[in-house]
Amino acid sequence: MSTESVDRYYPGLEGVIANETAIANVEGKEGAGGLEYRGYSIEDLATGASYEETAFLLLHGDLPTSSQLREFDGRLRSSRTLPLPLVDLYRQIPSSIHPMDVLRTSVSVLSHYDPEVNAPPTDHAANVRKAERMIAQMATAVAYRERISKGLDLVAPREDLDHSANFLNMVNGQVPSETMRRAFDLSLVLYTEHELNASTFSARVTVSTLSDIYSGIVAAIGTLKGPLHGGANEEAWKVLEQVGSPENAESWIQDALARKERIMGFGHRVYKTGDPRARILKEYCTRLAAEVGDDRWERIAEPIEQAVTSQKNLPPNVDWPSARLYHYMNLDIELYTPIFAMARVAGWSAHVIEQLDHNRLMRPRARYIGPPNREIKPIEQR
Ligand SMILES: CC(=O)SCCNC(=O)CCNC(=O)[C@H](O)C(C)(C)COP(=O)(O)OP(=O)(O)OC[C@H]1O[C@@H](n2cnc3c(N)ncnc32)[C@H](O)[C@@H]1OP(=O)(O)O
Ligand SMILES: O=C([O-])CC(=O)C(=O)O
Repeated sequence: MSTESVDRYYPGLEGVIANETAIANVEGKEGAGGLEYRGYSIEDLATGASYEETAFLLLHGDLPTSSQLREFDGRLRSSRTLPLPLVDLYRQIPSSIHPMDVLRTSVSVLSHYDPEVNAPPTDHAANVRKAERMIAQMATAVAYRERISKGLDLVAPREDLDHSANFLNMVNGQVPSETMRRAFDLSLVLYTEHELNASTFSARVTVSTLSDIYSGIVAAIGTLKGPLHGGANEEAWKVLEQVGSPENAESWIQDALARKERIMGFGHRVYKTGDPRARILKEYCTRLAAEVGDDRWERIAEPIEQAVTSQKNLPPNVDWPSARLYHYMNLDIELYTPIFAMARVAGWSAHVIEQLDHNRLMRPRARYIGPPNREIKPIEQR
């Protein structure tokens, strides 16, 4: 055993290169902090690719041709229904349980009904098919549970709608405007992949034991839920709500900074000069605020953004604007993180498949800092 491995310790694994990947690059040009999926810049994908095309890119390695896209999209559209026992389960689970917890359970239940449940965990082609089914079914799972917990009738998936329009229709019972559909789709494109973030890492660790893809995704959902990671989009909305009015924003943020509070939706482990996804989404927030005819939340967000960026040198991350974007779509605040998960499942799956294609067990070391060489005293002397 090498002693060097325990001498070098990186709290939070900051800066540690834990694996190689061909899926995403967060280094950007000359290490300046940018984002690419399989070599395509996020700015180009944001304007030139749908969520379906981006998910295909992540899972299959390149952007689809038109016939590949037609087939892929057809597979997604025809896989949207849920097994009935899962829908029945939603009627049993108390409506107070957070949708992110229910989504974690849902993916576990979906695994039992997958037609290839017994395929070997390293079967690449079966894993891609399972990933496609999860992309399609997780959207329905989030929407169905939302409607059931609110006592509303279910809105069945519609095969004539794309992934984003169908999801918004299943949740809101209304086909979205083209501006809303486009903005939602863009948010899924931006959320779908981000190199070795905590949830992706946890999925890769899970399958590195040769466990199955569903177990990897369940682990990832549990990891995404925390407010330092995906759960931050829900927390970012709570900040805006607490501030309440544009007039209150400046004094609220100065007080919070003086109390050394962590402002959710700001800061990032990798991006120190700004998250490129936040810049893109902010523009769409402005457009949607205009469409709904209410710019109050933009006017609350702006002074907070200015203060945290200039005084703490912490620019907003993707979760800061996405909270407003989803609010403009009339989506319940507790759906923000499940939506992140239903987008990220394509990226998680690509990583799980990459891990299983070139697997080595992930097993780092810990530096022991407890007491040494203790002797067991008889129980009456302890
Ligand atoms: C999709 C995503 O997952 S993006 C991230 C979403 N998470 C959030 O928005 C939660 C808020 N942000 C944070 O907590 C952090 O910026 C993280 C966890 C995202 C990254 O943190 P790291 O780079 O590891 O920094 P770490 O948590 O060690 O903090 C370093 C210092 O910056 C401060 N800091 C970091 N983020 C923030 C913040 N959002 N607000 C105020 N202070 C902050 C910390 O308090 C700490 O200060 P200290 O040294 O005086 O104790
Ligand atoms: O990369 C990270 O640490 C978190 C993040 O932005 C993401 O997962 O999208």
